[in-house]
Amino acid sequence: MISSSSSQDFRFQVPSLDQAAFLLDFDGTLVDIAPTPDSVVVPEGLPETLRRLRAACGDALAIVSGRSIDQIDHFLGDIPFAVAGEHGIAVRHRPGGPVERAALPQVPQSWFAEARELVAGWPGARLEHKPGGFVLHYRAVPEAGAALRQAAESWVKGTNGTFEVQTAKMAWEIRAAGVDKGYAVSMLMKSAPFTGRKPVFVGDDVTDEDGMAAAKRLGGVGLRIPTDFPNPTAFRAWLASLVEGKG
Ligand SMILES: O=P(O)(O)OC[C@H]1O[C@H](O[C@H]2O[C@H](CO)[C@@H](O)[C@H](O)[C@H]2O)[C@H](O)[C@@H](O)[C@@H]1O
Repeated sequence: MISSSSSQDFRFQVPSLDQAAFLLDFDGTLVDIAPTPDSVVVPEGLPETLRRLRAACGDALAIVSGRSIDQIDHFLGDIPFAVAGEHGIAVRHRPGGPVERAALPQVPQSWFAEARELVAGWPGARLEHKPGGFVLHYRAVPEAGAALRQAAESWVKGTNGTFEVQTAKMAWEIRAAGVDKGYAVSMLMKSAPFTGRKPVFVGDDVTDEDGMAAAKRLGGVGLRIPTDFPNPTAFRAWLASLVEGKG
């Protein structure tokens, strides 16, 4: 184990880079939260830090996001070795490899239509489509949060747990139940270059708690913003300090 940084006093230890696998959340962890999903900015320096990290840990770098894999590709290109999207529903284990989708039902089309109409009634609210579901965003109109949640709960209520409302940051996501970021961590850790390493999962949101728990179960570490790092800037600085002088 190595301690976290020479410049800051963190209260945790992580495995050394030759033993660690990094499984990192995207929004609110690697990048700062932005007003809308599209307006996120990948900070200068982050791509180089991640490339060095991937090289230093034998390619064992994955992004585990609630976003679709296409969106992670849009922001990070070929930087991560593996990507899990939609909170673990979709997993691509290696660069250029196939995307494996969990066999889960898609959200009924009628809900999309109702969601479009609902969001139109709250100027500033946004509807984000995903391959298997959708998200109701209310960051620009916080007073819409309760009404949007009520609608989301009413859709999933009669489905016997087949669908669920995922709590997110200023957003409610409607998606199939049964797969979470812990599942993604377990799947990724089963194959090279991750297998045999100790997972280090870092996230910032409710959905990341499953990833943290899975990493701990597998002998690794689960870290959270703001408990372990005050914010994404501090987390990025810590990552950069891990790979300083490498690559
Ligand atoms: O698992 P993550 O990589 O953290 O993704 C979680 C969700 O992130 C996005 O929404 C959140 O970030 C937006 C940009 O900062 C912000 O505007 C929004 O309020 C947040 O909820 C993304 O849009 C979702 O699809 C992800 O599930």
